[in-house]
Amino acid sequence: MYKIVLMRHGESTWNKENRFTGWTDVDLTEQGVAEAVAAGQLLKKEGYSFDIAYTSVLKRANKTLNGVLEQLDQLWIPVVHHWRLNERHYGSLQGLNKAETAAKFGDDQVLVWRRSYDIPPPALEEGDERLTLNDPRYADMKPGEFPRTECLKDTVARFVPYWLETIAPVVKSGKRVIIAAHGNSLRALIKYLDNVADDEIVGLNIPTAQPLVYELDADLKPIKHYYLGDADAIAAAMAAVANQGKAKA
Ligand SMILES: O=C(O)[C@@H](CO)OP(=O)(O)O
Repeated sequence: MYKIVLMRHGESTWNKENRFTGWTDVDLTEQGVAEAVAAGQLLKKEGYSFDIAYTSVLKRANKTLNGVLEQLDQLWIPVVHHWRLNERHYGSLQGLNKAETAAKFGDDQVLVWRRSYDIPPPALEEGDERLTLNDPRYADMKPGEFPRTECLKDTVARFVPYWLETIAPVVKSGKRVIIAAHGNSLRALIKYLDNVADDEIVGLNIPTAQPLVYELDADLKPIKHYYLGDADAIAAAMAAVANQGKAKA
């Protein structure tokens, strides 16, 4: 049996302002930093430690991971960054307030943009300053790989190959892995691991900085999964994430 830990970043400045974030590289809030520390303390209390960590190239996930590893006194372990773990690209919604967008286009349309499996938000236009093609962190991308927008299906298509080719063999080698990523990139991995139906993934919301343990069999098929934190607090945090896309929460 293998065990991996998945974790969404702590609260970011744009989570706090309720803005669509995607590939925008916003920082953690003070609360987000505190959430990372609390997650690290919880993992320590439960006896977790890791051999290697995987994270995105976005600072909210990177700093959350550091906050956790610091509590575990494991800042020294290898940390592998890859854009394939980035948040789902939110296209031209990036930067807009979610509740205001829902007031303008309706809660149902915003739910489609936020949670549908195969309908992407409107794409960024060529020349939009949010299309940060020359950012050095994306220098290894092949032409055409930089997304203009993504639905969850697109995020599955770019994250799952990385899981299969890079992370899964490391898990199978017996290394203890933590993945610090984002709400929708983790939904993409969970959809694949648990084989969640396209219409059921709409209801899955991931709370910030709550360690989610997956126990996997010899073929890396999930045996069970569970959050380490308080169940009521996690249920409330999941409901709060779901409500962020409503005109009136
Ligand atoms: O804005 C985003 O990038 C994501 C995660 O914060 O939001 P949502 O939960 O609306 O998909």
